[in-house]
Amino acid sequence: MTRLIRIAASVIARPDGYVLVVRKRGTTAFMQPGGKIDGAETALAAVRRELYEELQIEVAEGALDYLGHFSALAANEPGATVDAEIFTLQWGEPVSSAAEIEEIRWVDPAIPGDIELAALTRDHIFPAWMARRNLPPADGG
Ligand SMILES: Nc1nc2c([nH]c(=O)n2[C@H]2C[C@H](O)[C@@H](COP(=O)(O)OP(=O)(O)OP(=O)(O)O)O2)c(=O)[nH]1
Repeated sequence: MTRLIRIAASVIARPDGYVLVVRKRGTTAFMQPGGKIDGAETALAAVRRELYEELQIEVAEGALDYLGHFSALAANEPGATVDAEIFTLQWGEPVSSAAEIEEIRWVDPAIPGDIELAALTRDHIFPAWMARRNLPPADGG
């Protein structure tokens, strides 16, 4: 049976539209900052905790919007599937890596270029984010 890993992660978008991806120590694929949801923790609590641990950013609950629930083969655990709750955050401040993050990059999700992206990011999160971003405002104007 496939092992299921429950994670919460975030699309962090800069004012110019570039999105942050991270690469964890000892791994090759870039992905959304975030991580496993602990026991009784909510997905929102998990993503806020991980953003602090990985990037030292303190995010108010209300700053995170919900993007959706997506699933793909896990990038760093062979044979496992990630089941992800994804939030979005508009962020205009500098960001630096901490803890187990070896490298961070800002990429244009429409043309990420020659970078290895985790399947969840490449096939689900970036397409959903671009579709959301291109929607007209709810009030039509
Ligand atoms: N954070 C995150 N993990 C992802 C994404 N896509 C994807 O396949 N994964 C995979 C990578 C890992 O196999 C797994 C996350 O596990 P992790 O070990 O990085 O989580 P964690 O920070 O809670 O670390 P740990 O201390 O529990 O090991 O999910 C993504 O966009 N963000």
